[in-house]
Parts: sequence; C-alpha cells; structure tokens
Amino acid sequence: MNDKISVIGVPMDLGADRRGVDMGPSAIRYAGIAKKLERLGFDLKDTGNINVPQPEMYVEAGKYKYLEQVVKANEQLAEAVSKEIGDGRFPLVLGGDHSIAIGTIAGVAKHVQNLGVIWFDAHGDLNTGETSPSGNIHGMSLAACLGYGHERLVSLGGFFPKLKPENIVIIGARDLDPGERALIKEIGLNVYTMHEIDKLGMARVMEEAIKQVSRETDGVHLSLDLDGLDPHDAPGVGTPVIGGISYRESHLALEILAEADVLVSAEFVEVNPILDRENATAQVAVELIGSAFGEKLL
Ligand SMILES: NC(=[NH2+])NCCC[C@H](N)C(=O)O
Ligand SMILES: [Mn+2]
Ligand SMILES: [Mn+2]
Repeated sequence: MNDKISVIGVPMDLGADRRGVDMGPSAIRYAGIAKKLERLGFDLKDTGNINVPQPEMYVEAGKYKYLEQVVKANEQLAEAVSKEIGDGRFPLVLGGDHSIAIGTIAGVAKHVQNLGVIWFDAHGDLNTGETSPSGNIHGMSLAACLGYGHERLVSLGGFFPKLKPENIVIIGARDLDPGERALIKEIGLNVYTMHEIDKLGMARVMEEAIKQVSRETDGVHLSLDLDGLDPHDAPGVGTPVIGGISYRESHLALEILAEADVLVSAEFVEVNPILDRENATAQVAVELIGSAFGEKLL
C-alpha cells in the first residue's frame, strides 16, 4: 500500500439537510486520526478542509436540496483528491455527509480507469430526484456515480459515468427505498444485505466482495458510511437504522480488506458529533481507519 496519506476534510451537511455532520472532520481529527496513522508508520499530511457554505445562507427545497452548493463543494473536493493522487499520495477523505462521495470518486476515477468500490452503508444511496423520499443528495451519491440523477451531479468533474455496476458492492444494506430496489434489479448491482452477512458471515462476504471489486479494476475505493454499523456501536449518525454491522464485524471486514491490499482511496462519512455520545462514533471511525490501514493486535 501507498505509505503516503493525505487527509482531506469535508465539513459538508447540505447533502443531509441536517446540522452536525459538518463537524465530522473535526471530531475524527480530535479522536486521534493523526496519531493512529503516524504510529502505523505512514507519512501523513493533513490538507485541511474543503470550503463548504453554511445552509443558513440559503433557503431551498425541491428535488435536489442545495444542489448548487453541493456541486460547488464536490468540484473542489474532486480537484483536491485528484491533486493528492497526482502527487503520489493516498487520499483519505473525512465527511461530512455521503454526498461527498460524488466528489471523491470523481477525483479518484480521473486517475483510475476502472475503479472498484466497496460501499459500506445501511442505505443504497441510489436515489435520484425522482425517487428520493427526502430530496437529500446524500441519498443519491452512488446513483450519480453510476450515471443516474441530476446532470450536474452525474457529470461532475467533466466525465461520466464514473463507475460500472459490476465493479461495485454494497455491504450492510437494510433500508432501501422502492426506487433504489428497482435500480438495483435493473442494473444487477451486487448488494450484501444484513441477510447475507448473517447467513454467510462477514469473512466470506468480504472475500467475495473483494474478489468482485478487484477482478476487472485498477484499484478499489472504500466508501464507509458509519451508519452501516449498528447504532449501538455508532450512535452519532443522522440516519440510524437498527440491526446493523457490529463493531467486531466491521473491524474484521476492514482487516480482511487491508490484507487484500487493493485500496487506492477511502472516505469515512456521516459522523455527526451533535448526535454522538462523547465522540464515540468518531472514535470508532479512527479505530476502523486503523484496521483499514493494516493495524493488527499482534
Ligand atoms: N448517506 C446516507 N446516510 N443516506 C441516507 C439516505 C436516506 C434515504 N434513502 C434518502 O434518500 O433520503
Ligand atoms: Mn450513505
Ligand atoms: Mn447511510
């Protein structure tokens, strides 16, 4: 794995239309991400935060809430990610709501022709403005990367689609909207719901998932929404869903992923300190980052 990591913070909450998740990058830094990665021997650079507007500056509703602002911030993010990769560094993006996957993936896909993606999430984030129950863009980011949804989101970074369905797996899904289910069936997206995780076990799920996302790709991106974990272990998220991936399963998953040595980029999103208990969810994020970057007990 690349031993140079660049942290990029994205204090974005417009895609969730809910305050708090903008403080995610600070909370994850406060929980000790730098110490963790330096102790693991990485050359770490913190590039600071992307500039994201405050929601109070705008009154907006509709099918794509805060579209203009979300696009602007994601364009900056895509450039920042692309620059770090161009400098030979591994971009580690801290959210912020999950709409930022659009910018991260746009930046990575500029360099990696066929990008594989492991999408850890309770949700599919496969809505478009037409199917979304909320108008929140964080529920539309994976769809946008696949070429579905608003033109501004789909073509962000100047090219589309960024991803092919066969190079993606979703892990941990347990809350899908009707339009998301229809899209999954239509394009044959591989989703490991909690049913498969319970039945097969996380080790087998990860082996299969890694095989699929690295088969015909030139690198793999990890997009980890903390709400993929059970709210018992990660309470500080805006859209919690019971019955999720346990603390232990999530570590196992990332340890197996680290062993496979396929990652070229990663993002950890949806940490909301306002809803958290004593920064526990940011703490979990830092521990998971450790596992994803090869931390082991012995
Ligand atoms: N990244 C997330 N937490 N997404 C939650 C999405 C919730 C719901 N499916 C929606 O579209 O509004
Ligand atoms: Mn998500
Ligand atoms: Mn989610």
